[in-house]
Amino acid sequence: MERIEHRASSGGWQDVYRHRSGVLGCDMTVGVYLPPQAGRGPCPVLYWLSGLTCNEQNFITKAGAQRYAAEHGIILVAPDTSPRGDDVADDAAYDLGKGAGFYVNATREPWAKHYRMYDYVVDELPAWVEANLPATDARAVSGHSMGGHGALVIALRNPGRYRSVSAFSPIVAPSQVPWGAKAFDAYLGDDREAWKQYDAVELVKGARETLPLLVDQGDADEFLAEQLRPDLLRAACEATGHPLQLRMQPGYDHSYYFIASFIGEHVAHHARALKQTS
Ligand SMILES: N[C@@H](CCC(=O)N[C@@H](CS)C(=O)NCC(=O)O)C(=O)O
Repeated sequence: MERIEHRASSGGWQDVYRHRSGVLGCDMTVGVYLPPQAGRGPCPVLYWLSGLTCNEQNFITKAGAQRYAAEHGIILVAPDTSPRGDDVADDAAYDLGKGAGFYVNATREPWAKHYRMYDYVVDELPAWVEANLPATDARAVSGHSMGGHGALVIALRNPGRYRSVSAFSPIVAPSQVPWGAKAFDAYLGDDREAWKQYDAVELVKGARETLPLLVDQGDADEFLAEQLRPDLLRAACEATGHPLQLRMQPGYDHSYYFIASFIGEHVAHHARALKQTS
């Protein structure tokens, strides 16, 4: 592994690492914010999963989360959103291939060789973090849009692995919307049963994990009605009794201006869970 960026931020350090991913078969870049408390001992970790077109830079440069992580003593880990490299399959469209890994393990060619973001985020990345950073194994997960989908799916499928979960503008039902259907058809094939394991609305219906879901959604989001559909998550949670706090935020769009406006409340939400002694 190699530290490729190192900048003082809110009393701690905003770093970027490059490390080899055996799961993805490529080098990956990861944003790591170390709060000042990490200089004195291990800290819990909030994983952030970004959306379409993003790499590790979007969250660390636009969300302004560092000051809240410093306040609460939480490490922020923000990986790239897909495998990268000249030998990695890609598509000309922004919503497939590089920058659009959708946090699934692809089973169809040409994607299956490298596109295994589910395993990378659930297993390999935390193992790397906990072996190489001053981190405890207390984990929380959040994300935006495609990454909000990833956060919800990963928490719902892995009971006990995360203390808390939240999402901004998540794609809650990828099987039912154009972004998700396009990606799942390419990565997983046309067997819609296989899509359900990566669909938060489907997973809520059979969830063993009862972690409360915190979701913020701007009501002026340009992707709200066609791609995000928080109404489907609300209906599924109401039908099954799954705890959901869905906050429709008036006037906010899909951008990082929205995330920056509420990230402090999300970090505080995760800090409460991460600091509980288990
Ligand atoms: N119209 C956008 C669609 C992609 C988009 O809105 N991406 C969101 C996540 S779904 C994002 O975070 N973009 C990067 C940024 O705002 O920094 C584009 O083509 O870039």
